[in-house]
Amino acid sequence: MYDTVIENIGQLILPADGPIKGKAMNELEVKENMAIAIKGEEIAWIGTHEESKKLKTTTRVDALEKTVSPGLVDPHTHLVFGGSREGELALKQAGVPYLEILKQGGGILSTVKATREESEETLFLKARKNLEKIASYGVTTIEAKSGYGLERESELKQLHVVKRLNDEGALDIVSTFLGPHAIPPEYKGNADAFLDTMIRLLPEISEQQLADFTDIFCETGVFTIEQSRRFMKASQELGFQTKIHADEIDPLGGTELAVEMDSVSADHLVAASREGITGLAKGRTIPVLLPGTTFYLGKERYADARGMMDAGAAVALATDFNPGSCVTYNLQMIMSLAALKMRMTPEEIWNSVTVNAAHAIGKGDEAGRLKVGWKADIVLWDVPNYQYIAYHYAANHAQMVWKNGTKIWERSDARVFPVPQTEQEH
Ligand SMILES: N=CN[C@@H](CCC(=O)O)C(=O)O
Ligand SMILES: [Zn+2]
Repeated sequence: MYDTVIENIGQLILPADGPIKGKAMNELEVKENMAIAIKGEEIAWIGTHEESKKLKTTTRVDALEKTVSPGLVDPHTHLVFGGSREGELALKQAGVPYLEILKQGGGILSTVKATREESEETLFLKARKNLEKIASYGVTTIEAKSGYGLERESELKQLHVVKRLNDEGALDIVSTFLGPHAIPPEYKGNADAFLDTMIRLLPEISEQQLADFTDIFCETGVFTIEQSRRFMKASQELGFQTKIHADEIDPLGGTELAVEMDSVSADHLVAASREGITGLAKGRTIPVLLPGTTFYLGKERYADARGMMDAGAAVALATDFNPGSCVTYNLQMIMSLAALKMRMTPEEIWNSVTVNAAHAIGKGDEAGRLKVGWKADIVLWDVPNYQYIAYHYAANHAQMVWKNGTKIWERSDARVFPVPQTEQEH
């Protein structure tokens, strides 16, 4: 006896084992006329719609020949923050660059101020609300970073919020300590001394199991390559896996550093060098590309996803949801930007937001795929085929979302117009 059978699936998206690299990213198994059965928290059966008619189940969901995929994975978010930065829009419109706003004490530092001032409870409730929205877009696993505290108490406060949200279990959340995200005013001009304070926090974070990864913003006016290497080494010595915000604006060589340090991911990479890209193809570091940020910062040049895949790398995509450089939690919108701005194919895009995204956060053996025995993280999309989501941009196409076998979200059926007779008959 199954709990739920989703039957009459028009297209079932079945990403292969990963990480999927290079040309293979353009391959995606899509089966028609399928069904999938859930028992408890797991996927218990996958077969044809015809076969599924024999199954005994408590609930049947008619997918009406629409599309079903694994729950999406968002491998780069700044989920927990105080305040908001709508005031910066005018500065952006006036042409003030992102790093200049930061230099003047705004940008990340204005969110640091707001986050320091908020209680853990307020941050928790705000992040939880955002998490709910994220899930409603078909995302069932995310990564979440600290980095708006920049001192012990506030960094731990953010990490505690992530831990509490993960413990609550609505979504799986991988936690990343991003203490070196900017240089706080009290350490202005003294990045090394500030970095030391963040390195000194690592043992405590490790003992309390507050993070799986560490991350650093390697950029002009923030942290240098040398400082980033120092932080990554200190992190790895304590057993953390590393990530890096690399080559987002200036080509400092963060991509090469990520490969050198065998980082799990290198994120942004808009200005990555040829050598960096070749290194990604050879190593196990996954490039996590964030086209929503490039779009939001109003830049012309996007990360060279095609070049990375041609070289043989395993690309992943993420929202970078944060209050400054990318204010969206809509991973479907990112899928459209990947198609329109980075010329990724629908197959490459699906692999980037499922299996490869899972590998970018160390969850490759439990998320991003549909497999019997794996947890039932499943999305029913109100679309006729797998190409449709990237094509019809900025909408929410998710109709039902299951996490660990439980339906956690369903689109409301409320209608603006009376339902016509012909539709009622369906
Ligand atoms: N680039 C650095 N950090 C974030 C932005 C954070 C912010 O602006 O608040 C990013 O990934 O884009
Ligand atoms: Zn980021």
